[in-house]
Amino acid sequence: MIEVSGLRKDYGGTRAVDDLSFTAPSGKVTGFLGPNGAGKSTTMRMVVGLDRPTRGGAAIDGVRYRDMAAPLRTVGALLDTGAVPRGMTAAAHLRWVAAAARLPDRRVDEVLGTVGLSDVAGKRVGAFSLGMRQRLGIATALLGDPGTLLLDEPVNGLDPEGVRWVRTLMRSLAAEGRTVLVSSHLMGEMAETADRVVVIGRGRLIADTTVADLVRRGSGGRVRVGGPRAESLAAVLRDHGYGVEAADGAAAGGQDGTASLVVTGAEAADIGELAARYGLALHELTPERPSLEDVFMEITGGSAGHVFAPAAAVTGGER
Ligand SMILES: Nc1ncnc2c1ncn2[C@@H]1O[C@H](COP(=O)(O)OP(=O)(O)OP(=O)(O)O)[C@@H](O)[C@H]1O
Repeated sequence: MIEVSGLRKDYGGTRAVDDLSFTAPSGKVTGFLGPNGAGKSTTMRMVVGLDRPTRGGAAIDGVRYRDMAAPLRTVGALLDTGAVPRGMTAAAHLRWVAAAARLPDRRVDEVLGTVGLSDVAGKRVGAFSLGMRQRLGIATALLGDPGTLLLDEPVNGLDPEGVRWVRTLMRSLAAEGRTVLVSSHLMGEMAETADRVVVIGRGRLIADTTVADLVRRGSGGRVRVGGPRAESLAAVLRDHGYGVEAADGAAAGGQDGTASLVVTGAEAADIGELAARYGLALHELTPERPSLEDVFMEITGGSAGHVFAPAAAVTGGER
């Protein structure tokens, strides 16, 4: 489990991370989302001790990075794929990291196999594509077989097959009980991969919730509903305090009274129950769900001070 509490980072006059608290639980993939410059990389660097917080802190399974006896066996990170010297081969780089962390050499072959780089292990990193460097970065993160992984934009530069591979890898790492925190500005990717999402904007927490809940909240509970006695249905719904509009701008109530409505503030089940109670047949009852992309734009598009009500309490223990 990763716990970030009251984390702040100032670079001169720029507040890159602003009193940020969240928890990434073990056994789950937590998506760390935000537009460019939101503070994702800075937060991840502070979690693994590469940057010193101005205030607050972070811990992995209750231990701060600098207090860890064997950091690479505890947490693996993919933070900067340009960090490997271009003249080094993939295998030499991994052997060097393994030796520094007192990890057995056999781990090098194992992780090269895991990321699909065994055939190019003897090639210089300078000749690698961006996607291959990403795979090498992931191999380095996995070297110590850590229980926690932080991956900063791991699908950057990967082709669709590579993207699928990373997604499957993250899911299986979480299924093994590991903590996976993965940053991205690609919403669609997170919708497929993450169990939970932490969304930040200008260094501040905007949402900390499940993917499903984020989409549900973003929709404002819009449900499309239609039937032969649309006007009666609209009246009943309004009487119960729900918002009702004609769908697609059409006037509610066709010649035979059939029309589609868009209802706000109600779940589909509420509408179905009411319709049954008043004997109104329904021909259509469809919750409208925006894409995660839409919700993301909606909640990060505003000012830094805009707070999207989190569904779950933001946790973060005091240390
Ligand atoms: N070393 C640094 N010195 C000064 N400012 C920095 C430094 N690192 C980051 N920043 C600033 O902190 C803010 C957050 O940057 P950060 O790279 O953490 O965001 P990000 O969410 O990871 O963005 P991206 O998706 O573009 O990588 C930005 O305004 C950035 O310019």
